[in-house]
This record gives sequence, structure tokens and C-alpha cells, in this order.
Amino acid sequence: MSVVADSPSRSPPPKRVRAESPAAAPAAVDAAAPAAASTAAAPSSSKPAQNKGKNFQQGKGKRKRNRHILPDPYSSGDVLYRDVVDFLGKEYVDEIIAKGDSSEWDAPADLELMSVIELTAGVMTVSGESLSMYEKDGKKWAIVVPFAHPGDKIRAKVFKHDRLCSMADMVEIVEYCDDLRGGEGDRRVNPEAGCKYFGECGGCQLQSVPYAKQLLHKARTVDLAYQRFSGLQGGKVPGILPTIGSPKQWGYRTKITPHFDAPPKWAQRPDQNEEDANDVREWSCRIGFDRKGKPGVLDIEECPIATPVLNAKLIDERQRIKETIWSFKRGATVLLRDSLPAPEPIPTAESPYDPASSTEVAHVAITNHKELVYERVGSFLFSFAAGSFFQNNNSILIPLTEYVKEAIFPPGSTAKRPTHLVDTYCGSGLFGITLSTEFERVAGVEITADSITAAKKNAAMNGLQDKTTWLCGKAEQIFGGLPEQGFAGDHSCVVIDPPRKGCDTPFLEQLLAFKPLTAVYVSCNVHTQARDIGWFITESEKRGEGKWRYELESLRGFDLFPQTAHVESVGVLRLVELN
Ligand SMILES: C[S@@+](CC[C@H](N)C(=O)[O-])C[C@H]1O[C@@H](n2cnc3c(N)ncnc32)[C@H](O)[C@@H]1O
Repeated sequence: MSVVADSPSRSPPPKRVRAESPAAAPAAVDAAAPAAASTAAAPSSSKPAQNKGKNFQQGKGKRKRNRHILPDPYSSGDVLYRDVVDFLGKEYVDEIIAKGDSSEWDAPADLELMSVIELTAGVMTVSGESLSMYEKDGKKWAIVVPFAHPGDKIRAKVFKHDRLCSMADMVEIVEYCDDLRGGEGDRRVNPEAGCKYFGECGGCQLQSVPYAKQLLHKARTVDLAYQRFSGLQGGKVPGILPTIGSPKQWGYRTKITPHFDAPPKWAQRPDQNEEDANDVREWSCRIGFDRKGKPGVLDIEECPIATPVLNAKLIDERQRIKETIWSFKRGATVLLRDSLPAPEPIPTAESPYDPASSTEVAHVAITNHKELVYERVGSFLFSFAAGSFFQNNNSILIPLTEYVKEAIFPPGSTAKRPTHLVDTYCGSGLFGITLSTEFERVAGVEITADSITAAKKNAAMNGLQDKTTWLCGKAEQIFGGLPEQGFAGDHSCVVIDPPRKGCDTPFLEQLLAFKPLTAVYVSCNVHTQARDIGWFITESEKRGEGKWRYELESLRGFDLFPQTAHVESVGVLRLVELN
């Protein structure tokens, strides 16, 4: 474990552009960044966050205002706060907050910023950090430290106080607790395995945890999300099923986006004499990922969770950028995407893809956002622009799509069989196309025109053009257009796979009005999923007036991102007629 000495700066990272052309490229959107959910108790809408930026004035008559900013609901900050409350004890926290003197923001007096303290890590947060107890004069306070496991004895440097907790950097693990250790990525056990940047890179959080325990951690995350955010009482949330592991636990990631900063003004250019300018310093170009708890980019030569072809391409890209770095005025992001080589000829509606003809071929790495990527999922071929959305772990896509299929048609069920599938937030058609064999008709809806173009092309490449309809528009407006296409709730099933911010209220309202036989909600943010499913079940009880309602039949995580704390959650909703 490396020693972390500097205090992190809290300033926002500089803007980045794509690395294709150094000049005048547009600012790239970080696809991995969580979208802030916007309301506290209901699915997201266009309303502003209720408590964002709320000010609390400390001390009457004082001119200095102390801004205490609460995290957006369902954000990682909100989830951490819930972890802290559970750790300190809800009764204790309620008591402190009930005083109304904002003392939940006041760290214990002797806990000074930049001080190094000794702790015993208590529990692991949802996002994989440790929480340790700091108690002084009856005041309980949590210390958040990354990379420590429950039971580890550590030294940590406090750099920020927050509500009921302080953030600290890991300085040293003095004594390891073996309970959660011994994973393949634990370099104490396997010095050659895992990632040499673990402990410094902000990308992975759970590498040193054995894989089976990573899966348990993710099942707990799903469980906690429903306890905290669904508003559903005990019996309405089924027991969380074991997390389905990823067939590949390393070398699985088919897309990575390392980034780099432009040379700062003070940096000494290679062609510059030191006498030319005062105050120039040496600067080196770092291409990689954000550092954990420290500002700036961590220089990354390889990423062991990325596929081998991406790691090979990373060497070339790093070389290319280092050679041209002085032409960049702003930082930039590099896209690296794993692809099959373009098939020859490209399958078409007239001559569709034949899975029997496919052979094992060497993959290629694509760096141009507009170039087409090809991926196989089971007996289907997909293509999409490299810069657009597609799931990043191909190795788990057959288990995931097969699971959704079985959830819709449970073996031995006597329930009415849906004949039509509506794939909402369909992207380039992953669920609609892989599940199409079970349905008479499939409709997909998606906000991004390019993805709909890709979905149509994918349907044609797989010979599915006649049984599929792909509609570009907001999912919030789409159910109205479905009857014209022959879709009605009483013979349909809906797959819902929204971005991290979850569904909007208008979407869920339409889903309730459509009243499908089954809905399967797949989500990369279990916290907004819990909120949406909680709302949906509760509303269905009101609207069903004792005649019908939706039940949450099953819940389980899929590990699309081994070694990280992320979990994909699949919730199955079934319409139940009550008389
Ligand atoms: C998590 S991705 C899922 C894509 C696809 N189901 C898959 O697995 O490849 C979410 C998709 O929802 C789309 N999207 C985002 N907001 C939307 C909205 N309001 N209405 C419809 N689609 C939306 C995004 O463009 C993105 O393709």
C-alpha cells in the first residue's frame, strides 16, 4: 500500500476533449459519471434538487456563512451518508440532528485537518471504502478511508470534514485483517496478479477482496438500496438472490477512456531555453485515470480489467499522445473500444448474419468515435458507433439476456404468455434482438437517433426487420404510439434499462397505464432503481383498487464490473390480478 502524503485539492478537474484532433475538439462527456437524480421521494423529473446547495448559518449575527451542501439524492454522496448513519446508529444520529444546532457538521475538536490518526476499520461502505469509529467525549464520528478492509489497523491523514464524518487518505496499513483478503488481485498474496496501480487509481475498489466476497458485497448493496430508497416494507421486497458472477473477472472491459491534461502554462517546453522564461518547470505528460483521493491523472501503462487488445492499443496511443502533447491546448479523453473486425460482406436483411458461419477471429481496437464496432452476443451480431452506448462486459451478456428471458417466461409457469416485447431505453437493440426469438413482435424506443439507426441496422443484419419496430423519441412519450403498432399491455412485456438517473415520473405513469403482464427493470444504479420500483409498486396498489397490483417477484445483481464496487441490478415485476 502506498503512502499518500499530499492533501487532495477539491477543485474541479480541467475540461477535456477527445484526443482525435488536438485543436478545437468538443468537450467530451464522461459516460461513466453518475447523472444526478433530481428529486428526493419520486422518480426524477425536471424539478431542481430539493436540498442541493442548502445553506446553514452557524452562529447568529456572524457575517461568515458556512455552506453545508447536502448530496443529491441517490448520488454516491447520499449513499455514503446512509452508510455513515447506519454505522453510527440511526438513533444516535437522529438525536444529534434533532438538536437543530448543526452540530452534526462539527468534527470532534481534536480532529485536526492534516493530522494522521490511527484507526481500526469497522465496516465497508457500498462504494468499497472503510468506515472507522472516532469517539471523543461521547461524540461519535466516522472516518472514511479508501482501500482498508474491516478489521485492518491503519494510519490515515484527515483532509476534509463532512456531515457526521471526515474523509482521510490511507497512509499505511499497520496490520492486515485476513477476513476479506486473499483475492486474486491482492498483491500481497499474488505479487504478479491484479493491478500494480491498485491503491492509487480511482477505477477499482474491490481488487483485494476475493471474488466470491465481491459478489456477496454486491448482493448486500442491492439489499441496502431497497431498504433505503424503495419505501417498500419488508414483505414487498423479495430476498435478494445471489449475484451472478462475470465469466471473465479480468480482461473483460471492452471500452476504456483514459485521459490526460494539456501542458500547463508554467511547463518548460522541449524547445524552450531555461533562460527564455522565468519560473518554468519540468512537466511530464500523464495518460490514465483519476487518482483516488488526489488531484491529477495517474499515468497508466496497462489496465488489467481491460481486454488484451485494448491494452496493446494503449501502448500506441500513449506514444502518439506523448509525441503530440505540446499541440494540445486542453486536456482530452482517448476512446479505446474492443471490436470484432468488420465482417465481409456485412450481413444485410437480404443476406442476414449466420452464426454457424462465424469463426474465432482476432479482435481489433477502435479509437474513432464514429467508426463501427462489431460484437457478437450469442447467435446475434451487433454493430454500433464506437462512441455510443453498449454494455462494457461482453462475457456476461449471454447470462444476462438469458436470465431476463427466463424471468419473463419462468419455467413451469401457467401465467399468460406475453407475445409482444417493448424494449425501452433500447440503445442499439441488445434486449429486443436477443429476446426476439420468444416474441411475435418487438418494439424498441430510445432517445438517441444514432442508436435507433444502429438498432434498425442490427435487426436487419440478424434478419429481424419484419418483426421489429424501432422508435426514436423519449421513453416518456412512447407508450402512446404503441397501440398503432399493435402493442397492448395485456399481451406485452416491457424491458426497462435507463441511464443512471433512472426513469422519469411520466415514463412510469405511462408504464402503469400500459399495464404490461411483466416488466423487467435492468439498472446500472440500484439506488434509482429501488426508488422507481418502490414508486411503481406503491402506485399500482392505489390504482388497482384491490383488483390488481404489481409485485416485485425477484431481485438480483449481475456483476458487469468485477473488481469495482458497481453492480447491475435486475428486478422482475409481475402483474397480479386479485380476483
Ligand atoms: C443504460 S443504456 C441501455 C441501452 C441498451 N438497453 C443496452 O443494454 O445496450 C440507456 C439508454 O437509454 C437512452 N436514454 C436516455 N434517456 C432516455 C430517455 N429519456 N428516453 C429514452 N431513452 C433514453 C440512452 O441513450 C441509452 O442508450
